[in-house]
Amino acid sequence: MSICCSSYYNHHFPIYFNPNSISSSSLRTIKPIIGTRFAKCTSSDDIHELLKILPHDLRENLVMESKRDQLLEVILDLGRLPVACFLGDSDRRFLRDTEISIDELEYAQNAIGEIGGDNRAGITGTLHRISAVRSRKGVVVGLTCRVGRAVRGHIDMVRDLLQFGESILFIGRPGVGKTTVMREISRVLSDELQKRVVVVDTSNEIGGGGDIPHPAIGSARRMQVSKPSMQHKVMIEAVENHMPQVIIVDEISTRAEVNACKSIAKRGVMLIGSAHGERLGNIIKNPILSDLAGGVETVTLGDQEARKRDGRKSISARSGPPTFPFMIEMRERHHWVVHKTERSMDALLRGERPRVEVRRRDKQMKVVIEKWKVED
Ligand SMILES: Nc1ncnc2c1ncn2[C@@H]1O[C@H](COP(=O)(O)OP(=O)(O)OP(=O)(O)O)[C@@H](O)[C@H]1O
Repeated sequence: MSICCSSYYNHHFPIYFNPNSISSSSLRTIKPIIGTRFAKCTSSDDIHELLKILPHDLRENLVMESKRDQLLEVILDLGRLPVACFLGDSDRRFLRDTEISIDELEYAQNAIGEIGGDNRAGITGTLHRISAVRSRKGVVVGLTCRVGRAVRGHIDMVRDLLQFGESILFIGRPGVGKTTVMREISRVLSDELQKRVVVVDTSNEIGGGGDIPHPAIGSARRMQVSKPSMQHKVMIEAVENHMPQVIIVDEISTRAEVNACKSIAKRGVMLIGSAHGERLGNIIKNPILSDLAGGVETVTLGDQEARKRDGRKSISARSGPPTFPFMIEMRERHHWVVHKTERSMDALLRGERPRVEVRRRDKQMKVVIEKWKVED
């Protein structure tokens, strides 16, 4: 079943910029408004498939729930009351007043099938993700059942950036919506911009459960990954065997994955990736992920230069070009901060606050862009 929680929004397609032509001093390079778009923001979620794995009474409770289209997760922990989490950080509620039993957890496990090495499972043909918590003996004692959705329209927050063919990294806390937007980007790049797109889908989270990818990724091809530690190998295999113009990969975190990204970018393939981390500043401080922004090195200064900097003999500087020329902080679902990575990274390393583009939706769900804002 599909649920529409749509609202029409009148989107003034934003002032856009050419990343290669921005100079720090000038606003002249900014091109003018290029159009006005009216689009429909819709989401569909096959929620009944997820409800089927839940205990009977919870299922009935949630079917009647008026905020069902805002349901994010159902948490089932052994010996505790089941919890439903809705959109909005503090919107959580108990679904009944009796605890979850081991039989109920076993029932859910049987319904979802095999749980992978990353303790995650999907439901065939859907975008839902079920993550297990195990005891020391390996028994499943908790399940986080996340509702996966195909959302159309949200991409208008960044659609203008896709045309440049430059790699984009989405960063944000867990649950802010990174995977959901990357799924829509897969569809838009493969179907609307006619690119050869390969999704490297480590937990089948982008393309959904089962061997046939969900229509939400459009005609992008999907490569599954046998275990999470193989993600970097599959990324390289995708480039070497399947000639993609775009690689899409979620949750970049290890040194091997960062190196794979660098190697892919050097071959001229566009990357759309995601990583956990609230701000670009966190990425720079992370010894592994900072390489995605160009890497940080210590530069020793000559005496004259050091005098200009209060006697400091060394400074931190960017060591190379960023793998991802754009980094987008997803602060909230409708509040994103777009960095031109090189420029922002250099400013942060000089101890300055970078100038960024802040993109939000207003009350009418129109995308509003504030350019050249000093980041707060
Ligand atoms: N624009 C949206 N409209 C409606 N629901 C959304 C939207 N974006 C995300 N969601 C819902 O929010 C939840 C979290 O989304 P998603 O999995 O994309 O987050 P994430 O940032 O990738 O999380 P993680 O880092 O933990 O993988 C999901 O239930 C998803 O369906």
